[in-house]
Amino acid sequence: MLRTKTPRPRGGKARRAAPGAASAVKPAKADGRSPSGELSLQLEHVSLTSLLSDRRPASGLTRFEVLLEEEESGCYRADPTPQPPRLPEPQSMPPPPPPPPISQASPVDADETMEEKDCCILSQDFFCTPDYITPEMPQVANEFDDDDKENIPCPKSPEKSANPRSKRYRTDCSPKAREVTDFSFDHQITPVLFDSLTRDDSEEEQPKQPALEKRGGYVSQSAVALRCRVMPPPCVKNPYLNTDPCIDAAVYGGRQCNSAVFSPSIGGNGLSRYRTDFHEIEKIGYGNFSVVFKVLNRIDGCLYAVKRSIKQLHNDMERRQAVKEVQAMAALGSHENIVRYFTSWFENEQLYIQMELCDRCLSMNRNQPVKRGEALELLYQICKGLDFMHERGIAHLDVKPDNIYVRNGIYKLGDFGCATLVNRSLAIEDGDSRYMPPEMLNDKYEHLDKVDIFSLGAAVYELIRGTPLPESGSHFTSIREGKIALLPGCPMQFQSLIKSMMDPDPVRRPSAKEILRHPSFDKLHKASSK
Ligand SMILES: Nc1ncnc2c1ncn2[C@@H]1O[C@H](COP(=O)(O)OP(=O)(O)OP(=O)(O)O)[C@@H](O)[C@H]1O
Ligand SMILES: [Mg+2]
Repeated sequence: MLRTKTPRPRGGKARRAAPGAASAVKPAKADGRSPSGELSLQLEHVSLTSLLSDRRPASGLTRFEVLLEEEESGCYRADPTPQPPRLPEPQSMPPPPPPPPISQASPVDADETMEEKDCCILSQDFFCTPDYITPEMPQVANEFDDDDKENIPCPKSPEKSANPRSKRYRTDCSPKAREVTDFSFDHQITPVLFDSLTRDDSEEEQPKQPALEKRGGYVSQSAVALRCRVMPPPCVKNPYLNTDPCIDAAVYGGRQCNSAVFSPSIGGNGLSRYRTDFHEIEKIGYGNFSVVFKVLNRIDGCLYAVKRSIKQLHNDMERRQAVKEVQAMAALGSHENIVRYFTSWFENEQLYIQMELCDRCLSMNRNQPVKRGEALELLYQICKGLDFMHERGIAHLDVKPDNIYVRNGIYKLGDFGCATLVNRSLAIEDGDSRYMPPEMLNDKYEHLDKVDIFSLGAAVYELIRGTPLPESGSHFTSIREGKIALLPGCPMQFQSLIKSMMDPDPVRRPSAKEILRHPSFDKLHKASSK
């Protein structure tokens, strides 16, 4: 609030006082001065009365005093008694100036009267005016001293669009209106665009609003930031989740929205969310697409793994593919046997994924065979993770030792870069060919959940044998024909389970739920129930 008592510029426009403000002025003291010593508005009226009393004839009231009394008492006399014709006042007593019309004096008049006297400083409270922003440029304020006081230039405001934004946003929440606001956002912040994520291909492209297309002039950073807060970008539908019918379609940018904005691309202006939120400890791994760091969150003090895409994701296809991993993890939610997802963001056109930090992945000691008990445990736990996924209609499609993590003795499935929907409504991307079942190599995708079962069987087979699986050749083919070597030191029951998981026919492979009920794990259940 601006509360300083600022003398008004001479001849400048008077601020309008609130109704009743003039009458609220306290009566002046007998000496005609306010308690603070400033002359008050009342001075003129009080001093006028005292002036008249000095010149009062001994015989009684002057005619002017009679008029005053009549007016104050509210009964102006239309005197029924004949009055003598008006005579000019004697020279010794000149006619007093007409009194100011007290009851009709408008606050503006009073204000101006005071200004003429230049003796009164009025606070903003007195006038109940809104706050005024101190001019940004000092020269603007100085211009009040110039002669041309009525033509003081105002500081330039940003160019306005034809359609005032605030009003449109408040009153019109229709999908069409949202579309327009979203479009304007696109143009202001250069966000990462996902051109077809929310597009309904059956819709024809709508011509964009010409009034908004042409946007010239200066837009400040703070205005852009404010717009981001007031008009957030449209959401992107998570294909792994059934959309809640309560959510208005407009939230997703509307049916006619051609572009969806995931997030402003942070980093180009030096603001790195990664650097701001985390302290990088070390690089802990890398894959074909990502590099992974062990980091410390600066706020909660916990350790996490942050996975960053190696390439900058310039085109729409790459971004859509990258985001699928995040969406799958988010849709799955939390499960003990799935690497936990926390958050993700774009920075410098690279995708960052904050995840639970694991101790290691199973490929780290590939040449050392995994003991049978450990193999049993990991098979059971990863099957629990797969069962959880498959129940939600999601297939991993890249199960392999590289993507099985261990944390505090718990096995977890990670790297959801190939995850897809079992119902084949999403694009299908093959994982590592060493672990792929024959039907995937023949582009048959009817039983995508069973692809994961084959891959897990192949991964356990490899881990127990301690020799890497072939990438091609006769051994590669014979494995896909169901010809697998015996696993040394493993009971036949367990061997037959692995064999059934790697059956060439996906229909004959057991589901994750069926595997969990397999008698091979009875001992495990007994041990955990003790
Ligand atoms: N949550 C995690 N905790 C600990 N280490 C991790 C984690 N996630 C990934 N890593 C390490 O980073 C490596 C690469 O991770 P990831 O497999 O997810 O990347 P990618 O680029 O998707 O790999 P791929 O080539 O398998 O597709 C892993 O092999 C592992 O060593
Ligand atoms: Mg991986």
